[in-house]
Amino acid sequence: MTNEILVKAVDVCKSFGTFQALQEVSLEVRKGEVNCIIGPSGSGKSTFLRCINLLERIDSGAIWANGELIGYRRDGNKLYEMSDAEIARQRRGIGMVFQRFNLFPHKTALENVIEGPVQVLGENPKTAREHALVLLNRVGLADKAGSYPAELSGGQQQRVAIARALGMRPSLILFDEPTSALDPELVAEVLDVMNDLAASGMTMIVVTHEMGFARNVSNTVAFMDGGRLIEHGPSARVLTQPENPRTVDFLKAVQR
Ligand SMILES: Nc1ncnc2c1ncn2[C@@H]1O[C@H](COP(=O)(O)OP(=O)(O)OP(=O)(O)O)[C@@H](O)[C@H]1O
Repeated sequence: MTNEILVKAVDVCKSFGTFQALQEVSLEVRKGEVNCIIGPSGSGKSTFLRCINLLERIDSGAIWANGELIGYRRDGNKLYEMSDAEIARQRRGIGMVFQRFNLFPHKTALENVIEGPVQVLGENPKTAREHALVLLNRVGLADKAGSYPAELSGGQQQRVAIARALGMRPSLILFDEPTSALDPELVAEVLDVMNDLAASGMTMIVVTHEMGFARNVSNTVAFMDGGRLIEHGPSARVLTQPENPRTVDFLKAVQR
C-alpha cells in the first residue's frame, strides 16, 4: 500500500425521494489498499459503491477517484456536473464486479472479456484476445474460454466477471457482494482469485459479508449503518477492538 490516495469521498449524501440512503459519508482509500465495507442490510454499502462508480449521482459532497473530481458536488452555490462523455471516461478506470455476475449470456467467456477493451478502449482485437487469454488463465479458466455463461458454474462466471473487469486495465476495482449469490462450496474459488488480486497490489473496495476475507485480506474496514459510515480503520483494530457500540453489536451478531 502506498501513501497515494486513489479514492476520496467527503461528506457524500444521497437520497432516494425522501429517504436518505447516504449521510455525510467520508472515506479515503490508498493505492494498493484493500478496503472492506461491512454493515447490515440496507445500510447504504451498495449505494456508496455505485456513487464511486458513477452509477448514481450524489446530492452533495464530493468524490475524487484517480486524482479527479467525479460525480458532482455543491460547492457553495457552485454545482459541478460531469458530461456523459466525462462519466464514461472516468468509469473506464474503475472496474466493477457485481453480485450477479452480469455477463453477456450470448457471448463466450473469452468474448465477454474482449468486448470492453475492443469496443470501449479501442484495443486491437488480436491484442485484446491475447490479454483476455492471460486473464482467463490468471483466474484459472484457461480451459473455459469457449464456454458460454450458462455452461459455467456461478463461481466460474464470477471469475470471468473478474477477468472482464481486469481487461479494462482498471486502477481500482469495486466488488459489490461478489460471493453472496454463490453456493457455499463455490465461494472459496472466487475469494482465492480476489486474494491473488490483492497480493498483486490491486486497489479494491469490497462490500462483503465474508468476515474471513475482511479479517485476513483487507487492510482497512469501514462499518456502515443507517446510511452513515460509523467506524473506519485498520482491519485488525476495527474487527477486534471496535470503538463504536453499533460496530460492536454488528460484529457480535455476524460472528455468532
Ligand atoms: N434506486 C433506489 N431507489 C430507492 N431506494 C433505494 C434505491 N437504491 C437503494 N435504495 C435504498 O437505500 C437503502 C440502502 O440500500 P443499499 O443497497 O445501498 O444497502 P446495502 O447496505 O448495500 O444492503 P445489502 O447488504 O442488503 O445489499 C435501502 O433502504 C434501499 O432500499
